[in-house]
Amino acid sequence: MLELRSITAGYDRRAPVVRDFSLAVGPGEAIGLLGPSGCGKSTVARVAALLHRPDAGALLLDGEPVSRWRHRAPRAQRTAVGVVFQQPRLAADPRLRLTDLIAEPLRATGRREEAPGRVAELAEAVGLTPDLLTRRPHEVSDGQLQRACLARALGLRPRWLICDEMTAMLDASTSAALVAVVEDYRAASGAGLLAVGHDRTLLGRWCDRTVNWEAADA
Ligand SMILES: Nc1ncnc2c1ncn2[C@@H]1O[C@H](COP(=O)(O)OP(=O)(O)OP(=O)(O)O)[C@@H](O)[C@H]1O
Repeated sequence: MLELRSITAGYDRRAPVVRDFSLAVGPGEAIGLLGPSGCGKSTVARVAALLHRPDAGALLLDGEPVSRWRHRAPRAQRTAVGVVFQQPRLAADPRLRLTDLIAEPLRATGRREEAPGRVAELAEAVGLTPDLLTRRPHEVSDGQLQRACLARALGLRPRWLICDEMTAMLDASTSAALVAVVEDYRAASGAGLLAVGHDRTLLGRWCDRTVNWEAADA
């Protein structure tokens, strides 16, 4: 279970953007988080991905509270959660070839020798052909780069996946393809999903349950 308990978070302690927010994602469950622009959905996603320390409240992974964040978080907790953001160009190091981008988490966790085989497997799963893997981000489309970011997020086989407006920049067919990749991964692994977005139709189709921000905040 990934559990956000009474989270208060933001960028200025005197004016938090998220107040007393709670949500739980069980194993294998797909939860949508729906809300208008600027309400704080991405902030919640970053807390759930151990990337942003909340001012109050707790994040628990299988009952274990997270007490350290970002690179200070214990490896077992940090690698249990994979995340894909809305804008792949902000999430990808422009100097890296796609193959190295996908391999980043494997290298960072000392699994360098597994990288070639695992990258090939992941690239195939997300629909990236070998010729694209040697290119750098500025040489591929947004959709191709987002495919690489999704492959990177799946690299360490996370038990939870956070997709923060993953398809907002993409056309309908690429969006459908990426959602299908996530669903195949979840079917095979039993991972839980937190899908953040503002597209009610997409989240309704994709998720078992969608939490509406206003309702959740009330
Ligand atoms: N790094 C930051 N520093 C200061 N304020 C920020 C920062 N990131 C976000 N904010 C502010 O926090 C509020 C919530 O932002 P957040 O990105 O969480 O909302 P959101 O619901 O995901 O919006 P959108 O759907 O437009 O992405 C906004 O008012 C935003 O301006």
